[in-house]
Amino acid sequence: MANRSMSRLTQWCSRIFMVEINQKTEPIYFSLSSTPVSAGNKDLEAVLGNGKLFAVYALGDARVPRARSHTHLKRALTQDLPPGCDLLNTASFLPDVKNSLVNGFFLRDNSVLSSSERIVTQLRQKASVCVFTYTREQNGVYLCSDVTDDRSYYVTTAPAPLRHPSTLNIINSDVFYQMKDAYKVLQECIDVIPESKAVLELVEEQQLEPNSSQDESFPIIVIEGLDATGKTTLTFSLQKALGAVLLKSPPQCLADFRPRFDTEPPLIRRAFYALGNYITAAQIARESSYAPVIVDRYWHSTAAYAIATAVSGREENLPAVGSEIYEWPCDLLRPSLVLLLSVSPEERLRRLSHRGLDKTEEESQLEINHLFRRKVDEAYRRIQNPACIVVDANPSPDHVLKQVLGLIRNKNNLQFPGL
Ligand SMILES: Nc1ncnc2c1ncn2[C@@H]1O[C@H](COP(=O)(O)OP(=O)(O)OP(=O)(O)O)[C@@H](O)[C@H]1O
Ligand SMILES: Nc1ccn([C@@H]2O[C@H](COP(=O)(O)O)[C@@H](O)[C@H]2O)c(=O)n1
Repeated sequence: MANRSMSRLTQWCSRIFMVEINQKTEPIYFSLSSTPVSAGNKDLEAVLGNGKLFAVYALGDARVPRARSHTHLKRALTQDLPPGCDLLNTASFLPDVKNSLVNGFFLRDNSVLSSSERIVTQLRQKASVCVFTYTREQNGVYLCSDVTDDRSYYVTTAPAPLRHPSTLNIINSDVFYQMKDAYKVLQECIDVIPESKAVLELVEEQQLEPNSSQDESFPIIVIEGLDATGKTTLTFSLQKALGAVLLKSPPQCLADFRPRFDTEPPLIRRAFYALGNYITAAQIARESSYAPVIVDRYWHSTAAYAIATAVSGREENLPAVGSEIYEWPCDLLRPSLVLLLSVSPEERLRRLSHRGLDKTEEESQLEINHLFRRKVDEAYRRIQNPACIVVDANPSPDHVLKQVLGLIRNKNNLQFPGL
């Protein structure tokens, strides 16, 4: 047992750790070293402090149980957090190596009772977790050790990597670029989320024809945007004005499953929405043989929200323009035109408050988290092939409709009877 945990600490030593105090400040990076380091680094002191400190990571070989354990771990730590303790997000990664990110938590304890010790002991009894402690020597040097053995390493600051670490695992954990990859995730969920089976059956029922030719079909127009930017209002008007069929993603047949998957960690939740796009794609392919099709949200929404949630901190941390992350899935039907409705934050909030409906957790997050909203908006704009055309949706509904009809009319190769 001691050997196993010792080799675990040695493995983690080749990694860099990132700790985020809050989303607005730059994270602190550090690594572990077997050679002594000089003391007194202010950046490290800001995070590691003088009190008791634990780093906790959910363990597991398979990605679905590991993702769910991470969520349970967060819930357990948040619920039981005693006064005087705080929880920070931490991650361990290999700089610029795809899929190397492991998320965890830093539990800082400045309470007189040192309550975190009890919480961590309980956690280790109940769950498969890996725990490190950080202690400060009298000379100011920090040491990190695996709680299951005595071996320690020196903590030393490390430079920030070129790519923000939270972007390393996006492909096939947050955004899926082929149906089979999202399908696999839900297959792995069947034992723990029985609804997955029904969702997979619905996907199979659609008789999806990847890459079916759209050359002879009617135009397919997707309307995208943050919540309350006027998508529903515009799609209804466009349906009427163009004699079009109105579809949405996720499709109606997934409506009953949505609340269930919305409570799952990103890996599972995003795979669910990705599959929803393929079901909608099959509906689009059928309907566009007979009439123009308007789609309320599609892949741009799935990818933009997923990327913005996965990438911590500021907009600058998003993958750069032109990154493969923003490429359209190779097997998903491409629309003829994608329009992104854009409204000012003030107007969006005004509309949300007038609507007075229950807000989803993500909507409330948008309201309070300006940073997140900016990341979603920016991710929308970076998606390529097809890229979206931004529409100023601040004016009245009639004005927005006129503007959009003008854009459609001016778009080459779009044939609408009566336009
Ligand atoms: N151009 C507009 N000017 C003023 N108010 C508008 C405009 N378009 C829509 N609204 C109002 O804003 C609110 C949100 O509009 P709507 O439901 O169409 O947005 P949405 O993008 O579909 O939202 P969600 O994604 O949350 O369903 C509604 O109360 C609607 O009447
Ligand atoms: N194609 C889609 C559509 C939606 N989502 C996710 O749902 C949320 C917004 O949907 P509303 O019905 O509330 O407008 C948003 O959080 C997206 O994560 C998606 O992923 N793909």
